Amino acid sequence: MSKVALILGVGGQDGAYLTKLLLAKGYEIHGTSRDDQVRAFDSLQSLGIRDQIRTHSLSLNDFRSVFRVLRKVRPDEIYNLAGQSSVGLSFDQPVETFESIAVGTLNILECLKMLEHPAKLFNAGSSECFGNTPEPANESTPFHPRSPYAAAKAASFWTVANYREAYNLHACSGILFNHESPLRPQRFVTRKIVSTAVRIANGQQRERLRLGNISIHRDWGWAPEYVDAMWRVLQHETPEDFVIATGHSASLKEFVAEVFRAVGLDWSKHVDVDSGLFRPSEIDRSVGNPDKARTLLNWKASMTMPDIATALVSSELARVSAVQPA
Ligand SMILES: C[C@H]1O[C@H](OP(=O)(O)OP(=O)(O)OC[C@H]2O[C@@H](n3cnc4c(=O)[nH]c(N)nc43)[C@H](O)[C@@H]2O)[C@@H](O)[C@@H](O)C1=O
Repeated sequence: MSKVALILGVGGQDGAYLTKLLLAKGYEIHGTSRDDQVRAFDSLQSLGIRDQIRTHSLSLNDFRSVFRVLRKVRPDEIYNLAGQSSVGLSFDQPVETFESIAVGTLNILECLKMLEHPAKLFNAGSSECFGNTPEPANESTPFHPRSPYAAAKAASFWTVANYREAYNLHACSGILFNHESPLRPQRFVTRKIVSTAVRIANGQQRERLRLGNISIHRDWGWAPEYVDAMWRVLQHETPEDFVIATGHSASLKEFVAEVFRAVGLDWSKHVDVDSGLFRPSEIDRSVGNPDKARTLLNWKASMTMPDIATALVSSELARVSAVQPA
């Protein structure tokens, strides 16, 4: 009998790559979105796997809807990838962010307590919880959230840990550092940079790339590798939390330079820094220490920033040439 996985927030970048990975492992996949009749599931479509899963409508803030889907699907493994995922947007929509992430996670945990069918839970945590990391952060580094998103992720992390200890649930968080792919929406900086650079290289010479703070440093990884880490977290015998990172940090300016180099342009001639795009509070430097995942899960990121920039540019060039008439 194949294992059953329930992916909450299946329509996003991570949901699509995780679906692909678990299908290849023989899982039966159920995925949720707020309204599965309305959502186009473009990411699943672009990977050619939309028809291979069953979808359900589920709002994490509505306890009854979570309970109904969990009771119906009876999953062996649940992956919580739902909730508002943009740090920038969380400054404008703090309540929606907090409710979808913190209350949403609490609703899943409460349902797990009540259900007779035992299921393992993976919760998508975030490196945002650490705030600035002068030294690479590991699983015992204290949290210092610097955005409403980070505060909500910290609340969900500690709720998962508490329910694991109090009720003996197999529930874990992966503390995920930034992870990118061609499925990232434009709202995130890597996709914004790559698609603008490709448009400029393809002839839109007058277009300018407007960015906020480009001196920040991030530990950028490759999303398809991070969903493999999520799966490994749940296969580990004991429920534990893991930092998922590359261990390397690069500045946004270096990322921009790498992308423009890949399309044959000098970035400094095409980029404007706009202080209106700066966040009210920012993480200047973010880097993780993935030693625990390497040792206990046998997981290691193989792609770091330069490989990621090049891969994103190749994918965008291919996408654009596929939609342009010959
Ligand atoms: C780990 C964490 O990773 C992601 O959150 P994020 O790091 O905020 O991602 P981002 O791509 O929005 O920003 C990256 C950096 O780039 C700076 N930046 C400059 N100029 C622009 C700009 O124009 N747009 C954006 N979006 N950012 C800009 C911005 O200020 C920030 O310092 C999510 O997956 C999140 O879910 C998550 O958990």
